[in-house]
Amino acid sequence: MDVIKVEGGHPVSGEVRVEGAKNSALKLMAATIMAPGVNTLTNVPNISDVHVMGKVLKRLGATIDVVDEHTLIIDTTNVSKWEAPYDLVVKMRASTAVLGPLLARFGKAIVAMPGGCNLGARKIDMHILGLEALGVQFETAHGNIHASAPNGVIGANVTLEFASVGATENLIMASVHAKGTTTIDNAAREPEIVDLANMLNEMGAKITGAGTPVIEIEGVSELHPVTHAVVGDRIEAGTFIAAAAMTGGPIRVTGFKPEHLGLVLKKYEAMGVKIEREEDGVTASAGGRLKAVDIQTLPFPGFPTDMQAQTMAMLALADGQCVITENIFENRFMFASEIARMGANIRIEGHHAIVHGVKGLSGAQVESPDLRGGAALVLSGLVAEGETTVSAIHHIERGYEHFVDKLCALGAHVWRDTVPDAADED
Ligand SMILES: CC(=O)N[C@H]1[C@@H](OP(=O)(O)OP(=O)(O)OC[C@H]2O[C@@H](n3ccc(=O)[nH]c3=O)[C@H](O)[C@@H]2O)O[C@H](CO)[C@@H](O)[C@@H]1O
Ligand SMILES: C=C(OP(=O)(O)O)C(=O)O
Repeated sequence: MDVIKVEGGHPVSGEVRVEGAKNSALKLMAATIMAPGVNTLTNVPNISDVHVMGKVLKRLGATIDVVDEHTLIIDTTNVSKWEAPYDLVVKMRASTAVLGPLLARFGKAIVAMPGGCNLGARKIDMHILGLEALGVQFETAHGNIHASAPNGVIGANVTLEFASVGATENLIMASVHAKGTTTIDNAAREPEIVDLANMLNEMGAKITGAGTPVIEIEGVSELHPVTHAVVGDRIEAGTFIAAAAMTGGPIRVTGFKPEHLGLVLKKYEAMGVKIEREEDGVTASAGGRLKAVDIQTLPFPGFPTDMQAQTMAMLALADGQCVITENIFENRFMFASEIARMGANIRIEGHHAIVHGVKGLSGAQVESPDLRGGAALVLSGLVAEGETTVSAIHHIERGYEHFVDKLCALGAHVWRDTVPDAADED
C-alpha cells in the first residue's frame, strides 16, 4: 500500500503557490452542463476529486480535453443523459452538484443517494426541500433520487434551515433558468459560492447577492460557454500556513486571497503566528511555542471546518489548554485519536475537543481518517521526533496536488513509499 513517510525535525521554509480550490472547481465543472458548448476552466487543481467529476461529466455525454495540468476544455454540447450513477457518487459526494445543473438543462435528474461518509451522515434533505419549493418533485427508488420539474423550475423564496454550501449551490444552479425570480435566504457565503455565481453571471445568468446571506436569481432562458479561472484554494493555503506555524517557517504562500482566510489568520495571530499579508498571499512564521486559543467551526466567515484538523495539530503542541468546537460535521474528530498515537493529549466530549498542549510529538504509524486529517498528520510528522508513516493517503490525494513535492521543495524530508499491507501478510 502507498504511504507518506516523514522524517521530523528538518527546517521548512520558502515559497509555495496553491492551486485552484477543489470546492470551487468541482461545482464550476458541474455548472458547464448549463452552458452547452466549449467551456474552458483554468487554474483547475490536478487532484483525484476533479478526475471523478470529469468522469461524471463524460458519462453524461461531455468531452473533456486536458490542455495542460491545470486547464480543462469541457464541451457540453452533446450532454444527453441526466444520471449521476452510484459508482461515481460513492467515490465523491460532491457528484451531487450535478443535480441543479441537470434540472436546469433537462428539467430532470437522477442522482444516486450519496449516503454518509467518514465525517457523518451528510444528508441532502435541505437540497431537496429547497428544490421542492421551486416546483421540483422527488421520488427515491433503488438507491436513486429521481428529480423532475414537470412544469419547469419556478422561482420562489427559499429559506435554508442552515447555511449549507451544497444546498446553496444546487439551488443557485437549478434556478438559473427558472420562470421568475428565486430568493435564497440564509444562503452560504463561502468564497467558492461567489466564484460559482461569478462564472454563471459571465455565462449570462442574473445572480446578485452571492457572498451575502440573501442571494437573488432572476431566471434567464440560456447561458453561453465561457473561459473562467478557478479561485485560489484557501484551505490548501491554510494548510501550508499551519506548516509554517508548526515548523517556524517562514513560508510565503501565494495564489489565494488572504481575506478568504480572515478568521483563520486572526486566530493564528492570537496564537503567536506572524502573518504578513499581501494581495495574493501571506508570509507566515513563528518563533517558539504557540499559545493555546479556543476555536469553533462555523459557516463562512466563521472558522472553516476544513481547517479544523490542521489547527488541532498546531494546538496539540501549544502552551496551555484550549477547546475546539466542531459545529459543522458530527464526526470530524477522528484525527484526534490518530495524533494521540504520536503523543498528543486530546479528550473528546461530544462536539468539543479539549486539547492539552504537549511539548513534543513522536513519529508513529498513523492512518489518514479523511482528507484534512490526513494532511494534518503529515504536518504533525514534520515536527515529530523520528519517522512518521501516514497510510490511507488516497484521502489526501482527493484535495492536495503534489503535496509531497511541495513540502519537499520547502525543505521537508517527506516521501511516498510502498509498504506491505499488514492484511496481505496474514
Ligand atoms: C465539495 C465541497 O464543497 N465540500 C465542502 C462543502 O460540503 P457540503 O456542501 O457537503 O457541506 P454543507 O455546508 O452542505 O454541510 C454542512 C452540514 O449540514 C449538513 N447538511 C447539509 C445539507 C443537507 O441537505 N442536510 C444536512 O444535514 C451536513 O451533513 C453537514 O453536517 O461545505 C463544507 C462546509 O463548509 C466543507 O467542509 C466541504 O469541504
Ligand atoms: C470535507 C471536505 O470535502 P468533501 O465535501 O469533498 O468531502 C474537505 O474538502 O475538507
